Amino acid sequence: MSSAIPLNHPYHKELEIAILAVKRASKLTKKLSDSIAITQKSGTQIKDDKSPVTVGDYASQAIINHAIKLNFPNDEIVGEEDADSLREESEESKNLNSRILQIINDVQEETNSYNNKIGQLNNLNQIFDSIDFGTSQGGNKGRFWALDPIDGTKGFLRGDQFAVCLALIEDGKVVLGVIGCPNLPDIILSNEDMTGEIGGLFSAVKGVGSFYSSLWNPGYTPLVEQQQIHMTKTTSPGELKVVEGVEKGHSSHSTQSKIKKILGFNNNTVGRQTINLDSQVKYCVLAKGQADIYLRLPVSDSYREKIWDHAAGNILIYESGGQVGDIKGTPLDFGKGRYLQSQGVLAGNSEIFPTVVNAVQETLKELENE
Ligand SMILES: Nc1ncnc2c1ncn2[C@@H]1O[C@H](COP(=O)(O)OS(=O)(=O)O)[C@@H](OP(=O)(O)O)[C@H]1O
Ligand SMILES: [Mg+2]
Ligand SMILES: [Mg+2]
Ligand SMILES: [Mg+2]
Repeated sequence: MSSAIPLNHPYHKELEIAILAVKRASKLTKKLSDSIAITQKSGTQIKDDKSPVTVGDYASQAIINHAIKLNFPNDEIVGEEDADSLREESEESKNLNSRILQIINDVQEETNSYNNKIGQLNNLNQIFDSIDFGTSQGGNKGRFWALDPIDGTKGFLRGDQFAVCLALIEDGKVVLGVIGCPNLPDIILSNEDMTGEIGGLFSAVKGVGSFYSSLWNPGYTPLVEQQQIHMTKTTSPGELKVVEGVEKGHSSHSTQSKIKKILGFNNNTVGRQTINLDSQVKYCVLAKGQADIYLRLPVSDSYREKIWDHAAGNILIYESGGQVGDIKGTPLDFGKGRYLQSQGVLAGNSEIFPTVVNAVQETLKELENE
């Protein structure tokens, strides 16, 4: 075991607060996930863009934003959710609000040893205001946090993978990331073969490395108990493993199939070599060396990825020895506002990354000429 970060490191406090906040939010969301039928039925809304948001997304954002504001009052936050619909006077919001208050109260009690560091929320107005701290527009100057309180909400609603993702961005570059993966087994070999302890905590700090531990260790122990992780160096076509999403609306599985063919996958191996996972757990599995490549080819020309969907995962990959880019292989720019201005996402170990970019470019050219 090695220490994730020295005590005198300039981001020591940021990492500690981020870890405690993500752990508290992960505990809350794990409980909801274990009784997902109830959340599905009465705890879910559909947003204007038709995507789902649950009591878990709101409660997680409230907890994490509160922790950041308490400790770093001058920092801005780019958070996915806002409290507009919760502030409406309707029977539906009344029900959601009383559940949000309840689950926050419960988890604060269960993790009350964190209160002296990350505080607690006591009433609904405080909760709404905390959620609404997430409205920063980001940009390439100064520092701000990017928060996805539940990434992979669709996975969460299926009872599958999801992640609580928090990153610190300075002058447009990610410098720290923490990801809680409440449903992730320790050992991922294929879609059919996932074993070991469930629940992983990942963290990365620029220039320090990427680290992993169980999500359920009490207190702040991850700071001293996290184990350093590294990406693979695999390039041999027969051994490569690709992680990709589950939702056909979030990435083009047909384009990804063509790319895998160029990389040397064949009909016999493609099932064994492809792992489908929701959310930023894809980056985590890669950083831990359990897969080599992440493909996220756009389904439409106009979609732009949101920064909170990729910021924490991005630093996890670089700090474990990998690379990330858009469909052209250009590094992602987190300093352009709430959205990335590029298309798609590719990641891979540094040895295979250029080969992946070439295979993607070849495939996209072929598709253009069809
Ligand atoms: N069209 C389209 N293309 C790409 N991405 C989209 C699209 N629509 C939504 N989203 C975002 O996808 C986020 C979830 O991504 P996942 O990696 O979990 O998708 S997948 O199911 O594993 O394929 C999801 O994040 P959450 O809302 O936090 O779940 C969305 O921000
Ligand atoms: Mg969402
Ligand atoms: Mg997301
Ligand atoms: Mg989300």
